[in-house]
Amino acid sequence: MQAGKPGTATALAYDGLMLKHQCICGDNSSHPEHSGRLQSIWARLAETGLLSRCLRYRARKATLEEIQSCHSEAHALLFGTSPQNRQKLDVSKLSPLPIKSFVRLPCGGIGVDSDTTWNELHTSSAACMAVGCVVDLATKSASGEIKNGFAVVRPPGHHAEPSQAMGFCFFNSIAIAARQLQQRFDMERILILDWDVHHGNGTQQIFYNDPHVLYLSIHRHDDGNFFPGTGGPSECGIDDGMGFNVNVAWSGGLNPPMSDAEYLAAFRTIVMPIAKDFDPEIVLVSAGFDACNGHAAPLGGYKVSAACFGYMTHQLLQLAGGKVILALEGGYDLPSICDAAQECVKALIGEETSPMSEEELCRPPNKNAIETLQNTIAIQNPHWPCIKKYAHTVSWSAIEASQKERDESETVT
Ligand SMILES: O=C(c1ccc(C(O)(O)C(F)(F)F)s1)N1CCn2c(-c3ccccc3)cnc2C1
Ligand SMILES: [Zn+2]
Ligand SMILES: [Zn+2]
Repeated sequence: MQAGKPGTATALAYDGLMLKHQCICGDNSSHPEHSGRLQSIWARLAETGLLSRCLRYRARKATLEEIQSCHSEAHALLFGTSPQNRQKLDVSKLSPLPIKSFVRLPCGGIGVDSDTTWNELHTSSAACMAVGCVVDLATKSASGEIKNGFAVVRPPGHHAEPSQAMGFCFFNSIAIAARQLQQRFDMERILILDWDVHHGNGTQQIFYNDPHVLYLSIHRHDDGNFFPGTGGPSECGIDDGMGFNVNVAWSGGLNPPMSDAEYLAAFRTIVMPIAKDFDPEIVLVSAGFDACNGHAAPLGGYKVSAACFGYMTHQLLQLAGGKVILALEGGYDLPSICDAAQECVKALIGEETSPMSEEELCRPPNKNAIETLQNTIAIQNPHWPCIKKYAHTVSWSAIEASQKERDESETVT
């Protein structure tokens, strides 16, 4: 089947270069962020025929200039230059980096910290390629060449701060893409939605004072006791950016784990009302899949279904004329992330996504989630008055909400 006319088409971005970023110890069991994640997703998109229904462009590495739109020159040079041209570097430019040197890891590998492994030959190319893939999909959507897309990329980016690599991340691909859209397309309203189960501390930091980029994150927070610890509900932005940072920060650990009912309530009462009010020109999604079932506690612990990721993607297509770009962040359980990626691509190409379970659609959100949603609405209400009317509905199940909204619309007419 033809991949569809440009402007209406879904594009996928991927390159084998990103598979080479591997710890030199070669032991994936101690490194959950490994290349098998990308290989599995790409194979699933191929074997389901979804790949052939999408456009694919030649991938390219981001330029240092693009990377420096969010990162310091020293950071860009340290992690963005490959060994052969590093000797040409003016080392004085590297000095202001917090990283004095790389650390030896227990596995025998090298890293910037215990999680973020470094492969001298391949990591910089992979990290630059990941940024290039996300930037190209975002700019092709902005220019109307494609409608939407999914960047199947690694290493992830949302923990990367201007001068700090951490949490498997070196460059903040989604943030760099947003900055390129501001600089090259004069975009003034960009929504970044981050549904990775971990807060995107880097993305929040980069746009914290920027009213043109709304950073909206749904993540496990547990009052700061879940990695990376940032992303509390009262972090709303600063200066001109006040109100353009929204954290739906789940708490209460895994008693019980958050699942579809909670994510649906967050989407219905906070994410979509604020997003519609903001009226973005494009939507960039830090699409981590580690909130999906199948992820053990340290790297998730929630039970969101793959179908729910498909539903959330479908919801986002109502915004920005359908200009929605997803970029992979975390997600480690291979069958789960393949199922979730498949549902997201089905939504992007306009195919019906799998139904969520009746049980989840009929279940009200759990007590901890109701508390989080009501608290977030109270905190964000001064910045987003549109959400006030949802405060009394956060305890409704998805089915209940759609029934009551139908009744309400019938009485109004
Ligand atoms: O939870 C994390 C994450 C780092 C980056 C995460 C991400 O948000 O999923 C991203 F960035 F990859 F998308 S999640 N860390 C680093 C790895 N880690 C672990 C590990 C678990 C197994 C093996 C090695 C580390 C436990 N707790 C942590 C804290
Ligand atoms: Zn290792
Ligand atoms: Zn994550």
